[in-house]
Amino acid sequence: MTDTAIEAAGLGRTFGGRGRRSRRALHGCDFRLPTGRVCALAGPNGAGKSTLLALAAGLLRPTEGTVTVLGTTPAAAREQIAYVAQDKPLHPQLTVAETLRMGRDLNPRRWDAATAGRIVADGGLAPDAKVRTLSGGQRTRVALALALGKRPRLLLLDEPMADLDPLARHQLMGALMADAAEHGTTVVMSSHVIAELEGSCDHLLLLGGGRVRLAGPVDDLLAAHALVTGPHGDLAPHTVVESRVTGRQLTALVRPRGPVGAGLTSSEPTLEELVLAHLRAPDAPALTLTDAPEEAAA
Ligand SMILES: Nc1ncnc2c1ncn2[C@@H]1O[C@H](COP(=O)(O)OP(=O)(O)OP(=O)(O)O)[C@@H](O)[C@H]1O
Repeated sequence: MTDTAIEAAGLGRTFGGRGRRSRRALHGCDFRLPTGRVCALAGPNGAGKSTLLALAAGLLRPTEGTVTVLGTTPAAAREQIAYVAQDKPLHPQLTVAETLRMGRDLNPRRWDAATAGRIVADGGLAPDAKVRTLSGGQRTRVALALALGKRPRLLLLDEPMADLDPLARHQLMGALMADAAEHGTTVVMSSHVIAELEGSCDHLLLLGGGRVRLAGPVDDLLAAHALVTGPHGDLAPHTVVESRVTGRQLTALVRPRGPVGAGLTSSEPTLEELVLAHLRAPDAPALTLTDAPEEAAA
């Protein structure tokens, strides 16, 4: 069995043909996500996150390069992938119970009724409630129940928590992470709320302008950067991602090459500081760190 969940090589997608109206959503993306990881997919509006998820789900075809999923094409891996789109399409006229029965009928060999039922019950949703009467957050819960009930090896979530209240967000995120850990599911989750991803994700993919800006294990990416503060100082020979001077105070995010200069103090950034600095500095050089394959199970 492959230890690679997603591998992109020169992956790109242009919409609208070749004319002047064409729009390049993704371009020249190279990265590898090993199985069993929980990957945060971040980037500003229009960065290409939804496009990348739809390519991995096999709902869009690349216009350049390739993407492989679980060692095969996204179309061939479809049974092993669950994808929850941003607008969470469900059948409005079905009840909650009928929606879950549909999930079971579509996935007769893999369906996990206990997990799907628990996610719905935890939200206090009545089984006979019609989907069209549910709030946005309640629909999210049904969509996640359908996705997890499918017992996927790869779970692709496009801003799954956006319309959930803070308590539901916390509870569902906990349930999702526990379920993924128990089953070794690979999860890729896009979000604009980096604090929400901190602590749950062990891998980061940051897109900007359709390209990969940062990719790799979170711990390694954090360790490759330093938040430097102090009075004006010399940042050479480090790679400066972003630097700001307020009064006499210099604050910079750098990729250090050797010790920082005298008078400057250095600390490891948080995931949020790392991502925000890269969002504020869209021209900073990209960095991809490779992730060792998972140890084969004994
Ligand atoms: N079907 C489409 N037709 C034309 N252009 C598209 C289509 N889908 C996406 N795009 C364009 O591709 C670019 C990337 O869009 P995408 O939805 O992947 O970004 P995103 O990172 O998910 O953004 P957001 O954070 O706003 O959800 C945008 O410029 C968008 O306008």
